[in-house]
Amino acid sequence: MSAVTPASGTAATTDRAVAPVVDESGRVVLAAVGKRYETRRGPVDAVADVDLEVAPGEFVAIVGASGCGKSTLLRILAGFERHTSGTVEVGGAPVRGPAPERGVVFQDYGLFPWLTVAENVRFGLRQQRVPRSRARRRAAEMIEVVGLSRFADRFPGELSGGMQQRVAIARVLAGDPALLLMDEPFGALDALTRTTMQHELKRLRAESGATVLFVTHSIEEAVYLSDRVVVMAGGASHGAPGHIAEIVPVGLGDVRDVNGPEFNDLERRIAALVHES
Ligand SMILES: Nc1ncnc2c1ncn2[C@@H]1O[C@H](COP(=O)(O)OP(=O)(O)OP(=O)(O)O)[C@@H](O)[C@H]1O
Repeated sequence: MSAVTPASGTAATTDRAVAPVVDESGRVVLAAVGKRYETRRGPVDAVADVDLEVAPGEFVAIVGASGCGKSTLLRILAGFERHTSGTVEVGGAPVRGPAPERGVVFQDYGLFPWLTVAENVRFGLRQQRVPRSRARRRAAEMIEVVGLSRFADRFPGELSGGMQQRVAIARVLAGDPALLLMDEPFGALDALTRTTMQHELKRLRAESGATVLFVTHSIEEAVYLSDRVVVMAGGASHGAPGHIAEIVPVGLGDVRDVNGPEFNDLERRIAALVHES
């Protein structure tokens, strides 16, 4: 993965033509994936028969009604949960547990309230045994990237929701993940902050080259951010396991007008698919 840095964007010059190297570390392959929870009331099939391939650097949004298994899929990819059937691979290797190359961002930020912004961002790096001085430098860079340098010594409780989510994103990006797993990351933010964060995520994603899987309840957000939208259906409470109902390519180019007719048509089509399911 190409690391996000404040100075990124300046292309290195070379006088020799070099064949581009495709970085496969962010490729995601799910084949016939199922997850059965064993509960006191019997087995619960949260998801079944999920086939999905995500190319390195692709941004895929996952939408669907409550309980259709969106978070379950993300938790399996994060390595927090073990799938009970099928195969799950990231970068060609089976997922066996959490790893820094798979960064996770949740709705509730997940920051340590007793650590400062800088300490929160350094935390994961220190866990990965990155030497102290390097961790300090990297954390400072990432805090600058998300525009919070002035707040590096503040505690999360002193920051707004949007700022806290920026810290959470900086913390994950500091580890230079090949795959970013985001579960409703902007769900708790007000509309204005949410829009700002969407812009920032687009920029950070473009700079890092990471693959992104992004769960959201907002179809507008899904169409605005992603290359493809995975629509899930079913769910244990609907009497059928969660599964992929349809995968919709967005194909709207980089600059997207949320009020444009093509954008709105796509939004309506995806909304209909979600309601049907
Ligand atoms: N630990 C668990 N034990 C038993 N059942 C579970 C567990 N976790 C999730 N489930 C069930 O699996 C199904 C899928 O849950 P999941 O949280 O993945 O859905 P979701 O699509 O993310 O929902 P939401 O949009 O409400 O967050 C649900 O029926 C849920 O009750």
